[in-house]
Amino acid sequence: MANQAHGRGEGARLASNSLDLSTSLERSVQTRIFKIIVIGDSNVGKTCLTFRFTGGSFPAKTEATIGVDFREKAVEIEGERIKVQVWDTAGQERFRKSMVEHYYRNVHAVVFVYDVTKMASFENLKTWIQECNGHRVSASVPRVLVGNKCDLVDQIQVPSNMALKFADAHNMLLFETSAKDPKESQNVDSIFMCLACRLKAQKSLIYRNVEREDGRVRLNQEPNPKSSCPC
Ligand SMILES: Nc1nc2c(ncn2[C@@H]2O[C@H](COP(=O)(O)OP(=O)(O)OP(=O)(O)O)[C@@H](O)[C@H]2O)c(=O)[nH]1
Ligand SMILES: [Mg+2]
Repeated sequence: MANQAHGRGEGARLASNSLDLSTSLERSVQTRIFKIIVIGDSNVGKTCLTFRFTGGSFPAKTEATIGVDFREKAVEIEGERIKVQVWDTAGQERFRKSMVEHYYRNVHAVVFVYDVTKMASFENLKTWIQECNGHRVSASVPRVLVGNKCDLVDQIQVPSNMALKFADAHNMLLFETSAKDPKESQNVDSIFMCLACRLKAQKSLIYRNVEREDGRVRLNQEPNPKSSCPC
C-alpha cells in the first residue's frame, strides 16, 4: 500500500517534472529575440539611452564604447514574451571599424541617434544612413530617429521641425527625448517598444502569408487590430 502510494507519488512527480521541462523548453524555443542596433556619432548618448531602457536609470559615468556592448530586456507584447537585444555600438571610428559587419548582420531594427544640442551630429546622420544602406539592410527593417539630450533646453541647436522633415524624408518616426531626465524614461522605453511591436506585427504577417500559400489558416497569428503598440 505504502509502495503503491510511493509509486503514484513518484509517477506524479515524474509527470510534473516532465511537464515543467516541456513548458520551460517550449518557453525558451518560443522566446523570439529581436536585434536592435543603436547608431550615431560618439557622445550623442547611445550608451545612456540603452542603459535607461534596459536598466531603468541614467549611468553616473560612461566611457566611449569600444566595439559593442550588448544589453537585453525581456518584454511582453500582447501575451508574447520577447527578448529585445540592444546592440550599443561605438560612435568613434577607431573603436568600431572591425565590428561594423557584425552590427548589421541579421539586424531587425535600427535606431539612429543625434544630439539635439549638436548640429554636427544631426548633419552626420546622412553618413550613418549611407553606412546602413551600404550593408544591404533591407527596406523592411524598421528605422527610427532619436534626438537625445532634450533636457538641455537652453542649448538646443536642432529645431524639431527640421528633424521631423528629415525623419519624414527617410520614412522614420522621430522621438525627441532625454536619457538623463527621469520624466522622459517612458518616452525612451517607447522607442524600443514601438520597434518590438512593429517587428512582432511584421513577423505575424509573414506567418499569415506563408500559411495562406500552404492553404492553411491559423487565426491566432493574425495581427491584433487593437494593438498595444505605443507608436
Ligand atoms: N544632459 C544630458 N547628457 C547626456 C544625455 N545622454 C547622455 N548624456 C551625456 O553625454 C555623454 C556621452 O554619453 P554616452 O552615452 O557615453 O555617448 P555614446 O553615444 O554612447 O558615445 P560613444 O560610446 O563614444 O559612441 C555622457 O557624458 C553622458 O552623461 C542626456 O539625455 N542629457
Ligand atoms: Mg557608448
